[in-house]
Amino acid sequence: MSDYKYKRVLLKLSGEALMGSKEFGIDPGVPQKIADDIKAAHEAGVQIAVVVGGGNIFRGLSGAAAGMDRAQGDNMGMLATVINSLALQDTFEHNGMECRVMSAIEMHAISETYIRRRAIRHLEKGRITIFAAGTGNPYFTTDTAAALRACEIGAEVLMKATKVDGIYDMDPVSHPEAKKFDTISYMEVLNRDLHVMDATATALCHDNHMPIMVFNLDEKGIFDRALRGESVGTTVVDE
Ligand SMILES: Nc1ncnc2c1ncn2[C@@H]1O[C@H](COP(=O)(O)OP(=O)(O)OP(=O)(O)O)[C@@H](O)[C@H]1O
Ligand SMILES: O=c1ccn([C@@H]2O[C@H](COP(=O)(O)O)[C@@H](O)[C@H]2O)c(=O)[nH]1
Repeated sequence: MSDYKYKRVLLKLSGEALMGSKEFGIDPGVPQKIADDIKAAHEAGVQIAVVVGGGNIFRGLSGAAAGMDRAQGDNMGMLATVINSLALQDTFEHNGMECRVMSAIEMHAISETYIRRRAIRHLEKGRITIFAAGTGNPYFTTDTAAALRACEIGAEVLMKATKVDGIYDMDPVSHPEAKKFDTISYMEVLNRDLHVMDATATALCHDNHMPIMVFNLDEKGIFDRALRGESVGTTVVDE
C-alpha cells in the first residue's frame, strides 16, 4: 500500500474510449488494458470505484437532436452505461478482481441497486465497485455521476480517463494548436468554458474540494502512475 498515494479513488472511464479502434460498442482490448493497469494497485489495497460513460453506445443529446424526447434518450444513455459496467465487471472478474456493479436505476436481476453505505462496505472489502446508470436522472451526464459518487463515498480524487491527455485551453481535437495545462483551478475551467468535463460536475467538485485529474485512457500504465501520485495529465485544484 505504501507505494500508492491514494487509499480510495473514483475512476471515470470514457464510454467512447471503450470503442478502441472499433466504430461502435466495446473493443475487448480496452477493458483488459484497464484491468492490467489497476491490478497492482487493487492488490495493494487501493479502494477503486468506477463510473463509466455510455458514449460508445448512446447519448441522450444525440437522440434529442434526431427528434427524440430528451428524457427518453437520456434513459437510453443510462442503460448504455449499464452495458459498459457489466462488460467491465466481466473483465475484472476474469482477471481475478472481485467486483460489484451498483445501478442507480433498480435492475434486480443483473445488478445491485446503489446504496451509499453498502457501496462503501464493498470498497472496504476490496471489491472494485462500479456505479452504473449515472445519477439515475435524465439531463445529467456520467461526469456529474462520477463527481457525485466521488463525494458520497469520500474518494480522495476523481480521475477522469478519456480520449485526450489533459485539459487544454481549447478542444485539442478540433484545435491542434491548443495548449495543455499541468494544473488549473476549477474557476478557470468554468470561466474559460472548457468542455472537457461538464460544468455541473466541475462545480460539484469545486464546492466539495474534490481534486480532479484528467488523463488519456490509452496510455499504458497511466492509472498505476496516477494512483502512485505521479502528476499525469492535468490536475484541477483549488486556487
Ligand atoms: N479544453 C479542453 N481540453 C481537453 N479536452 C476538451 C476540451 N474541450 C473539449 N474537450 C473534449 O472533451 C472530450 C472529453 O470529454 P467527454 O465528456 O466528451 O468525454 P467522456 O466523458 O470521456 O466520454 P463519454 O461521454 O464517451 O463517456 C475530449 O474528447 C475532448 O475532445
Ligand atoms: O446521470 C446521468 C448520466 C447519464 N445520462 C445519459 O447517459 C448518456 C451517456 O452518458 P455520458 O456521460 O454522455 O457518457 C448521457 O449522454 C445521457 O443521455 C443521464 O441521463 N443521466
